[in-house]
Order: sequence, then structure tokens, then C-alpha cells
Amino acid sequence: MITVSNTKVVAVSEPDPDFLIDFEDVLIRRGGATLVGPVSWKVELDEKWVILGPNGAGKTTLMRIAAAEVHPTSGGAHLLGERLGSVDVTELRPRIGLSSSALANRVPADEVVKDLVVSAGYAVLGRWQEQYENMDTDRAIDMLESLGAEHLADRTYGTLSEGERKRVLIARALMTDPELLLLDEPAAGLDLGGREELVARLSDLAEDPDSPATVLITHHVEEIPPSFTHALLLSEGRVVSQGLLDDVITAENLSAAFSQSISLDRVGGRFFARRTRRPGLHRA
Ligand SMILES: Nc1ncnc2c1ncn2[C@@H]1O[C@H](COP(=O)(O)OP(=O)(O)OP(=O)(O)O)[C@@H](O)[C@H]1O
Repeated sequence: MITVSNTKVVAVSEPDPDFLIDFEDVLIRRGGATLVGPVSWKVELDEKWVILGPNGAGKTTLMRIAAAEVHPTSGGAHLLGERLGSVDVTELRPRIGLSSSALANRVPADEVVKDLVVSAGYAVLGRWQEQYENMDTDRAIDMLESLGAEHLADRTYGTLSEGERKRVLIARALMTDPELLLLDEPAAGLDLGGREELVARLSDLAEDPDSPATVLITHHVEEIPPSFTHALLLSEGRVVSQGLLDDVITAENLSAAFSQSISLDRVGGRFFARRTRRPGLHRA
């Protein structure tokens, strides 16, 4: 498509329906600093991506474009076949399931878990109607069950452990049957058991042929669910590597992204990383 703005002719690429996320050279700048970009990135229907990188790499900023929360300063962003900037984002957002700490912090402590999950279908956070449809409540319980959290349905959010909260928020993100699921650091703050439980649940979910395309942010390769398919490695706002998981998650790429010498093990489909220290370095 060619659009004419004043005297300048601008070429605008048509959205490709095969891609849920289709970013072309997207870049976000604030106060003269580039937070992320330029990034070109495409996510297809059946793909499960992990975005990995050190603190401040730009992971959350990139995900906020994918959640239709911010528009890129430059570049083209298509989401679910719609061009960001020429679509009503309030119609787009219900098609995207999001779980993030920003959302978690806004949940009232006295919110009953099943109401928190069911209210996602009404695009509100927390209880909205006195009575929800039975069908909606049944679906909320099903979603909680898929994350192993159905026994928490009648508890209040404030009484849940960190791991339980994470699973409840993912169940909420799935409530609307989204086309795209975005999980920002779902394993942050979990103990070993909680992390392992969540990784197993997310791996099962990703294996379900009906599950939505998924993007998960993490700092740690140990948190990558084994059935995930692709990875985008970011450092200082730029892409270090992206593509199939096995091609991207390598000792060489991680060393470049984290600016340290990293060695990597693969056990049972999981990744384990550690820094490689030269013998005697601690005495230097
Ligand atoms: N509104 C803003 N104004 C200025 N700088 C910002 C703004 N939002 C984020 N930043 C900066 O942009 C950079 C990328 O932030 P972002 O939160 O995307 O990184 P991240 O990879 O998700 O980091 P972390 O792993 O620590 O959560 C950081 O240096 C951050 O300080």
C-alpha cells in the first residue's frame, strides 16, 4: 500500500496474516536515549519464543510494543495482522493475554482468585459484576486447573505465595482464549520448587496444539520450558541472535549477550549456564 502524507510518499507494507508479531526495524527512544532497537522480529502462530538478556537489555520495552501498550518511535509494527498506529488498541488488547509484574502489583489483596481470573473476560481487573455467567466461572476454574491452581479458586490474592500468584495470573491471561500470550518474567521470585513447577506447567501448555503463540521473558536459561521453540537474545537494546532455540542458546551467544565467559549444559531438554572462571582468578 502507498499512502501520501503532505508531499512525502510513504511505503507501508501490508500485514502478513501468518505473523502474530511482525516488527520491522522497531525502535523506542526516550529523552534522547534508545531503549531498544532497531529490532526486526516475526512470530508465527505455532511458535513459543523466549526473550532472554541481561538487566536493562530492553526485553520489557519490546514486549510492551507486542502488548500494544506503546508505539515504536520508528519502524513498523504489526500485531495479529493489524498495523499498530492504524488500529483501535482497545480492540486489539483483549486478543492478547498478558502476565507481568506491573499487572500483578495492581491486583487488590482482597480479590478472590476465581473472580480475578473470570474478570479478564470482562476486560477489568478484579470483581466487576455481582454474578458472572456459570460458563465463565467454569472456564476460569478450567484455566486454573491447567496451571495446577484450581484449589486456590476461593482464596484471596493477598494470601497466595509468589509462585501461586504467578500461576493464577497466567490462568487469567489465558481466560480470553488469546491469540498471543505474553509472559514477562513469570518465574521471577520463585524458589526452586516453584520455578520447576512453573517451567513444567509452561512446557505442557506450550505442547498443547491449541495453545496460543507465546513469548516469555527471562534472565535465566534454566527457566526456558523444554517445549519452547525459538529465542531472541537481546543486549543493550540490540539483537545478539534470534531464531530456533538450539541455534540461539549457545555458550558463544550467551557470552556475547552477558559480556562474560559463559559455559552451557543441556540436560533433558533444559539449559543450565554458569560463568567460566579461570583457575586462580579469585586470588588475583
Ligand atoms: N520510560 C523510560 N524512560 C527512560 N528510560 C527507560 C524508560 N523505560 C525503560 N527505560 C530504560 O530502558 C532500558 C531497557 O529497559 P527494559 O525494562 O526494557 O529492560 P529489561 O531488559 O526488561 O530489564 P530487566 O531485565 O532489568 O527488567 C533500561 O535501561 C531502562 O532504564
